[in-house]
Amino acid sequence: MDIKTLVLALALGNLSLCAALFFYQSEVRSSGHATWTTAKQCQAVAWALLYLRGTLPDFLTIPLANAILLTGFALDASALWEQAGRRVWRRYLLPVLGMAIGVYSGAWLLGLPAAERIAIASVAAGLFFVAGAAALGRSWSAGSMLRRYLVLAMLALALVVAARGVLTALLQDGQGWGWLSIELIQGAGLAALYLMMLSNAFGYLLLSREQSQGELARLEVVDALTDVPNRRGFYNALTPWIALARRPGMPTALIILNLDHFKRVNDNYGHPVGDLVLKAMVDVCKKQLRDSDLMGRLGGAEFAIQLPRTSQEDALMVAERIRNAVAALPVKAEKAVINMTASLGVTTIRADDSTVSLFKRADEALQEAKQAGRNRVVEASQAAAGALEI
Ligand SMILES: Nc1nc2c(ncn2[C@@H]2O[C@H](COP(=O)(O)OP(=O)(O)OP(=O)(O)O)[C@@H](O)[C@H]2O)c(=O)[nH]1
Repeated sequence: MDIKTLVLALALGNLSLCAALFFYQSEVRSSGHATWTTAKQCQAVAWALLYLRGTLPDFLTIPLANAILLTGFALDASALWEQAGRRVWRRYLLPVLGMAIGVYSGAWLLGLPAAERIAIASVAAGLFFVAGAAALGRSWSAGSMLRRYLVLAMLALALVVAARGVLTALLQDGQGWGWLSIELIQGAGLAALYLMMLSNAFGYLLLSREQSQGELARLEVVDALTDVPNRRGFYNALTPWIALARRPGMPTALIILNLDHFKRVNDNYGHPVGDLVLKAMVDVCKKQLRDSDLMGRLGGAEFAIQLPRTSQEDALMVAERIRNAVAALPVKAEKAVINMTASLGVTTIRADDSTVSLFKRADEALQEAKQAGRNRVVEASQAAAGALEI
């Protein structure tokens, strides 16, 4: 395949990726999607300009085309870093891009030979590819075989691209070294760029898939609104403490908290303000807890808190502290300041408890608090403990 055809294949390949991305309709866009789309658009335009070399003025098909191409490569790497959760990478990448474009354009303005300009552009491109591969290679040990293969392939291709530039500059006289002809070097470099286009697309899509799978797995156990464990997550975390309760030692306490008249907040101020109150309540409660304690959302305005190695007396103190903190801290919404109170039921895990019996007891204490007028803490009946222990 001649070089012109390879350049056309690169232009068309990137164009078809742009078209696919244009028609890609998804509610959930992974982070980096916008950057990646822009990267593909830059590359499609740049390769098209490079293909038109000789037809359009040189300043369009040489400095401008290369500047756009390098921008596309830098954005490719940025997108992979954004997806890997490292937005900060752009701070380093963009200055490198600015420098590469500056040096390349300077070389063109000064009339340096094409071979030297190719060296500058190829080395810069190689650096951006290595940066992208590094993002893909994060958490290498936990990564899939496909992911590892892509990292290695991208690194190898980056090396070929950079080597193409260096060798072109070294062999400026147009003579190759034995079988290593200039044509072979150029062809290999462009073929590597073509394979890089494919590897990058696979790499990005693979990261997207892993990210959405991770998010789905997280949402199975975490409440999306308040970012604390949901009912399932909280039960999972509580199970070992229920098993440990059969052994002698300090008990684990459980507090169930329900905001009072929360429905009125939704009715009077709307659901978004209700959401704001729920989030604020979680923050208020967390501030009263130790690092080893765990708060979870059971549903609606009902939360549970586990306090490992805590007696019922101490748990009552913590619950009272939380009740006071909730009552003392009004939530500031856009058009209102909302005063909330909470009712709390407190118990400790007993040797023969199951999740059902434990929550039933805590819930009965909570209902007692509600019936007694709300904004109070009630401990589960100790008599029941005696009865169960016999
Ligand atoms: N804003 C918001 N409201 C929710 C959410 N989940 C449930 N709710 C509402 O929370 C309210 C729960 O009210 P309840 O706990 O049953 O009753 P209450 O008004 O708090 O009254 P008492 O508990 O008896 O003091 C209902 O109106 C639900 O629609 C949510 O994620 N966001």
